[in-house]
Amino acid sequence: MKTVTILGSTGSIGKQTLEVIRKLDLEYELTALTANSNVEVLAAQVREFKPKFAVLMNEEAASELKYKLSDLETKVLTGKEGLIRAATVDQVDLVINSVVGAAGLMPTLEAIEAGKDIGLANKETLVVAGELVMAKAKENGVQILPIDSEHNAVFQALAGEDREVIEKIILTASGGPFRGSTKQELADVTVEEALDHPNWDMGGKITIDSATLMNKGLEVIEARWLFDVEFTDIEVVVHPQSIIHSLVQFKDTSIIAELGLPDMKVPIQYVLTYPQRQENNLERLNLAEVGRLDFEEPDRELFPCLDYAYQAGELGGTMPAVLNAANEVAVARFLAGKLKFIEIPKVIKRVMEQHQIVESPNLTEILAADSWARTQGEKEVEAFC
Ligand SMILES: NC(=O)C1=CN([C@@H]2O[C@H](COP(=O)(O)OP(=O)(O)OC[C@H]3O[C@@H](n4cnc5c(N)ncnc54)[C@H](OP(=O)(O)O)[C@@H]3O)[C@@H](O)[C@H]2O)C=CC1
Ligand SMILES: CC(=O)[C@@H](O)[C@H](O)COP(=O)(O)O
Ligand SMILES: [Mn+2]
Repeated sequence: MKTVTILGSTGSIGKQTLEVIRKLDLEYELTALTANSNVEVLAAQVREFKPKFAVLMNEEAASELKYKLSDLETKVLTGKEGLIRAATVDQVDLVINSVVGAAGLMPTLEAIEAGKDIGLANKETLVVAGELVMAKAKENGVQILPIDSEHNAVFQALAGEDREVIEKIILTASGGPFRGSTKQELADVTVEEALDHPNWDMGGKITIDSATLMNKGLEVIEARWLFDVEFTDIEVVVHPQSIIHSLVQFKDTSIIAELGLPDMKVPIQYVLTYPQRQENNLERLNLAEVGRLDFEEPDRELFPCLDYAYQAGELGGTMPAVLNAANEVAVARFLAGKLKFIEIPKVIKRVMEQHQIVESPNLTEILAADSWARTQGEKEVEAFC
């Protein structure tokens, strides 16, 4: 029996994790399910899985949930304390972190300190505080199992190999909905167009990140910490079909890749059953039907967020946290119709330019940089309005 907690159970990854658990021929006990404010979906999940704890960040929503579930034994909690409680409950073996944004950092850290293995979808955790998180994981002997499709692919490709024999990691990028567009075409794209990802059905924030190529930038930083490789040894190649999920090139020139149809249930299952593999009835990849696999260089001029992420990563210290926070603000404003798509990178660049980096930051300094960048980001957004 595996005991699992899902942070962010009402989102795209959270729901797919529950879908995998429903179908797996293994016994799972769900100890806690959490969300931000989605009462309806969380209430239905609690009725089905009967966890010990259900958490909503929003207090009003939590009161409503408590009322709706008053006939059950599930304890309803709220706020940051509730989320941390869910991440650290004694009996839990594995915490799936599928919260979106830097809000996922503290529960990851607390779960690690409580000795829980982490199934990590929340890439922002490693972007904001990768060095600290990986050090804490080592200190506490916990495994960070990557759910993000590229990192899960690299993790699988690396199985049994020594860190010393890696030459480079090659992350594939779909190129997003605006691959091949001109500067003029990009100028007036709508929210709806930006949310129309060619291959993956995901939450709003990550879908916009894919369209700006910031998603790949965040993934470069995520890979740097997960696999302990230098930024110069992480390459990004555009692969529009998203069939090859990523590759590792070894020092003897061999390249190992993981392939499959674009379906997040595959990496989610791998993490849930790790170190075992289990048969499932998901659709199989038919290469002849796919016909061809294409590759091209990313358009770094049209999509400068990729380079901003490399720069933030190389600069280090508090800069990646600032990059991430400015991006979260700009994407939220774009989704709210307050900022143009092409202004997202401009906001991020301006915030980064004003930041005084703190080297080797502790958690307090990282959180302060995140908070500063959000305030600064809002000011920069206002300047465009
Ligand atoms: N979707 C995908 O296919 C992939 C996602 N990822 C990563 O996984 C993470 C989740 O993505 P995705 O599932 O798409 O996101 P969604 O927006 O679909 O879901 C986010 C989840 O987090 C909850 N949440 C939102 N804000 C907060 C907060 N401030 N504190 C606590 N919980 C919060 C939401 O609750 P509520 O519903 O109440 O708002 C929801 O349960 C992201 O980091 C993303 O980059 C990585 C690879 C693929
Ligand atoms: C499914 C997944 O892991 C996403 O991060 C995906 O990679 C997004 O696609 P892009 O390659 O367009 O960023
Ligand atoms: Mn990914």
